[in-house]
Amino acid sequence: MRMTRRRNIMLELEGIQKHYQRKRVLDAVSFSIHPGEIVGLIGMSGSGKSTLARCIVGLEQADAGRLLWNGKALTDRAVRKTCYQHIQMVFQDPRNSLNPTWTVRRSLLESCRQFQPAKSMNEYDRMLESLLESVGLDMDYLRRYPHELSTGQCQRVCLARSLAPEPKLLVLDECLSALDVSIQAQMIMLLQELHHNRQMSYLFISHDIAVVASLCQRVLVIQHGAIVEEAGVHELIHAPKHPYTRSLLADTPVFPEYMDVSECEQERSDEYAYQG
Ligand SMILES: Nc1ncnc2c1ncn2[C@@H]1O[C@H](COP(=O)(O)OP(=O)(O)OP(=O)(O)O)[C@@H](O)[C@H]1O
Repeated sequence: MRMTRRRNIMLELEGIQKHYQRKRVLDAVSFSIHPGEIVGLIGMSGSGKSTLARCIVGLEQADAGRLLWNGKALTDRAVRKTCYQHIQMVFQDPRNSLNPTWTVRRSLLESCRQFQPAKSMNEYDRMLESLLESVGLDMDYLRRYPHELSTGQCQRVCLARSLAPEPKLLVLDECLSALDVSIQAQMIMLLQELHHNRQMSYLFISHDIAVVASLCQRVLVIQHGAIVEEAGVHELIHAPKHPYTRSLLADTPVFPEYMDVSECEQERSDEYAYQG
């Protein structure tokens, strides 16, 4: 049983360390993500969440430790190339993640061309249509610039762009933090839908334990760059073991039992009406 689970590991981190100047920001971080799994990473501001995300997607190099993709170390150049196509990241600030001088069409097209080259224009057009559709936007958005979009719509475009390489893992770094609560709930539904349709894994990073609980199956808790607790979401909420996890839970003012996002259906259709 244990062997089977190990064979199924998609991403594995072994003892990842990172220092900035002489300050240790990641301290021997080890965990794994299986195909199709939604893993949450929670911790207070400055605990090292974004640094860890950047190490995973290759924007930063760890000082020590190993990253393995399907059992192969990322030190191998060929493994790195496939891996970094299959791991995509969505950032906290959607507006700053898009080039303000590019239309939505260009942002999506550049990503499609980069990861799926040598297609005809017709094929790219069909890809763009399908990408927009999968994030709940219609084709009318292709001609718009980021300043003509709401922050939630910008985040949908960023999400669409991250789907272009057909990733197997999405690293979502505080991707809901810039959004209003009702828009956050719509995005959670969208992420659930995408997960269901595409069977991707997520590493969902947030300081908001309620949001993590509404989406994730397993949760990692990071404090001062070290993983101090790892548990299934139900166990973490109802029987947290580490004092730091308990303090995070205590700091969550309202803790909705797995936040009911269905109430937001109406607001969602309102937003679609607005989009039109
Ligand atoms: N490029 C950098 N140079 C120096 N220090 C850095 C750099 N990036 C991050 N740090 C420091 O590393 C620590 C962890 O930062 P990180 O952004 O990973 O935390 P975080 O948990 O994502 O925080 P937040 O929730 O506020 O985004 C912080 O003390 C931060 O100041």
